[in-house]
Amino acid sequence: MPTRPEPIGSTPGTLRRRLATLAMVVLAVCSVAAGASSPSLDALLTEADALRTSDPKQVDRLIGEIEKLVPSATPSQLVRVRMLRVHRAMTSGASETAVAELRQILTESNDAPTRFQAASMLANTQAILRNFEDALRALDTALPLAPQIEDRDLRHRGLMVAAIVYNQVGEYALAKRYAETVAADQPVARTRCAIASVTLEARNGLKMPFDDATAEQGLAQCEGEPIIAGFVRWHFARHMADSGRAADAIALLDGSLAAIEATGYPFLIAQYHALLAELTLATRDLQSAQRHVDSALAISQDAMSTEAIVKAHYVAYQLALRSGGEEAALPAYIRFAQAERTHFNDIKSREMAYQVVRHQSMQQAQQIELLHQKNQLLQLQQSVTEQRARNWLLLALVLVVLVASMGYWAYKTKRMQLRLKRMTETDALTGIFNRQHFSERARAVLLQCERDGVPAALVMFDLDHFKQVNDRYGHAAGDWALREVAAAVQPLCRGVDAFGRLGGEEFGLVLPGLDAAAAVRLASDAQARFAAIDTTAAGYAFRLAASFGVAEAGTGMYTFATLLSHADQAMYAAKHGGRRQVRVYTADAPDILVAGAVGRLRDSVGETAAPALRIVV
Ligand SMILES: Nc1nc2c(ncn2[C@@H]2O[C@H](COP(=O)(O)OP(=O)(O)OP(=O)(O)O)[C@@H](O)[C@H]2O)c(=O)[nH]1
Repeated sequence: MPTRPEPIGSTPGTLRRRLATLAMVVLAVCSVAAGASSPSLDALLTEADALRTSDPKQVDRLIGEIEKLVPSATPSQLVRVRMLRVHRAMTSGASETAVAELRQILTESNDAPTRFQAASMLANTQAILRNFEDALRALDTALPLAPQIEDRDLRHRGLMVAAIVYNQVGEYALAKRYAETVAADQPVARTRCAIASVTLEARNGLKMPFDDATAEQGLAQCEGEPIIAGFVRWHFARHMADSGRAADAIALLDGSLAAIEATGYPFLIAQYHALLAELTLATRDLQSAQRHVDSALAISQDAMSTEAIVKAHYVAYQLALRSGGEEAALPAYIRFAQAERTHFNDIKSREMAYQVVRHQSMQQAQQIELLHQKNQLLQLQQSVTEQRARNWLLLALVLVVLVASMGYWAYKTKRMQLRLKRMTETDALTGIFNRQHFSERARAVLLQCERDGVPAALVMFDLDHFKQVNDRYGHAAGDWALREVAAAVQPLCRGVDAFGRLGGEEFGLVLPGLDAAAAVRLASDAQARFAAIDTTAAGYAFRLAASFGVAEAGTGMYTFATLLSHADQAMYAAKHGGRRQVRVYTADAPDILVAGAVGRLRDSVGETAAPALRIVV
């Protein structure tokens, strides 16, 4: 039957404190990490930590002093004080108080070492209370934090709690692995002793043989640790018994029985007597067997070891069978059967606890994995959606850029076309219509006037003696004069009029809706403007004038070529009539002179008495 050291604190009465001391030796549940701001409190805490497993009375006295300094404690000191209180609760048998306080610490703290220590202590306390499911859950909280714990002793204590609890629930391989992990990490002597006990128990549970040297080496680590040393010897003895060395086992147990009884630890005392009862029965030392049965059963109430009880009842039944026969042995057999059932249930419930917690952990892990996968799926969907949105945005941007560049291109093309059109329609020097475009516009205007039945006039003018301007002042001055003349006429034109340069210094105007008299007025205005042009801006002083010819479109006379020819004739008459004058072409009286000398058109060709253009240098 498996046997294992029970967690400490489960035994009522006067032995409780000593049992708690053992728990502290094995699990060393204590405070760590000191704050620096209050040396006296730190000193008290350190002293209490040092004495926690050896002198509970002194620890109680120190706690009294520590409590007085709590109001001025730093947060880290407060954590140490709380751990000390938990320790005190455990050593005084107030396990439920310890559990509540540890749960509170776990709820409040995010600090890894604090949580590790609290969860390890909680696992230990729950095991003491035989709440193995809760103990295993507490380990599930503590163990993942172990790699973060830099304080080696604190880390070892937590891992050893795990090893002890796993032995208790029959998970010997796990227990052995944790003990070996700690063993490989330079543990202190006290921990090495606990490792020896846990390892031997696990090996027995796993039916793994070990030689005497292994057990003796373990015992060598247990100087000053009588209870743990007692466990090591008990596991050693059991190993001897299992390998047919009952006499050696009895000798080992008998040799240390007095020391074990001196510890006052009922669990271990009951275990010793129960195993001795079994072994002495096997060696037919019936008296000793009976004595050990009586001792084991006497302490069984405090021991809380179903294993020791069932062993003792079995030996009692065997002794009764041998002394009084089957009938006399029946009551003993019934007690044995009941004890065995209780023990069986106890074992099963421990093993079940492990399975339940593992199952729950697996379920939790699966749920976490499922959530993780769902989360990944959501993230994937989100990134797909985002990618799609980005693609749409990109597409929209490309479209916008495309449309914008197409628009810009269309705009540029249109502008280019317009510029080209203007260039083809415009006289480069003066900016007014060129001859070609003027002719087209004139034809269109005249056609419209004919349709509308309204009059129209065509005015032609040619600058007088312009050659002299070029010859005397240069071609640039001539160009300047041409631009000034065009600019002087433009304000006189309406939107419907067409004004163009017919070539050289010759210009034409088509004036829809105007008769000859109105056209003459406009020509006179233009003449006045030419006279007012200040040529000094070109660097020279000279005067500008022109000879104007006006033709009016009468009934059936809207043909541009005809009208242009008439105006040309009138202008020719103006030139020959003395220049700087306006002449109007009329079919019935073609020699009417307006705003200058009057004479028949054809007769008046040639110079007149009108003053020639005077050039002022
Ligand atoms: N600066 C300049 N001169 C031009 C341009 N086109 C024609 N001319 C000049 O205009 C002058 C026209 O001279 P003519 O035909 O003899 O006429 P005119 O000197 O004005 O004499 P009348 O018309 O008889 O009064 C010539 O010297 C041409 O070279 C031009 O674009 N720029």
